[in-house]
Amino acid sequence: MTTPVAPTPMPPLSAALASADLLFDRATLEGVIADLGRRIDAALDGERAVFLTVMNGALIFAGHLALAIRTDLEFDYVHATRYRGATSGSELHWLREPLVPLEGRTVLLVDDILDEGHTLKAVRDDCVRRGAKRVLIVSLCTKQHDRLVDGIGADFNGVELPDRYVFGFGMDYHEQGRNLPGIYALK
Ligand SMILES: O=P(O)(O)OC[C@H]1O[C@H](OP(=O)(O)OP(=O)(O)O)[C@H](O)[C@@H]1O
Ligand code: HPA
Repeated sequence: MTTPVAPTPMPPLSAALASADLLFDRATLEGVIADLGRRIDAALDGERAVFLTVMNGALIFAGHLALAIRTDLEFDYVHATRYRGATSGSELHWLREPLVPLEGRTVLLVDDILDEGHTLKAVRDDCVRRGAKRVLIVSLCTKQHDRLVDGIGADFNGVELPDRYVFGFGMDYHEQGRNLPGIYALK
């Protein structure tokens, strides 16, 4: 019989929320995403792209974004994590690689946040290694600081963020708060 593992104690979400600022509410984000959808349709110009979501954080953004794009899409996902419930990143762990063949395809690489860029750079480079002819990076938000790794940027970005830890709309505070309908920033 396996010994049950005690759950890791989590700092309470309620305390974080009590001292956090709401940066973008749901209505604002829905408007931003509608605009992203229109711009992506224009870039695709009728081409059926692979819509590759980076789990878990991009789940909510990806659902909204897919409904804002009128061009038909082929869905797949990768699961790569670097923060693992913490508020600072470490090495990237691949939990699931893409299954759809990417050779010769346009890939819409969809993530919730471009922070230091390690995650999107690694996943983008992997798509290129698999033969993608074009990888368009779509991020709901990008953090403003000087720690971005070289050679990465969003082709389509929703909103700019201050250099503060954020959560909500898919992003977690110690694996909590992902389904909050807005983006909040810790003080
Ligand atoms: O630009 P970076 O500094 O690499 O950080 C951005 C990445 O970090 C978060 O993922 P995380 O590792 O927290 O996993 P999650 O998606 O399951 O929350 C987020 O969803 C991005 O994928
Ligand atoms: O500020 C952040 N919040 C949530 N997830 C993240 N992953 C990178 N940066 C962040």
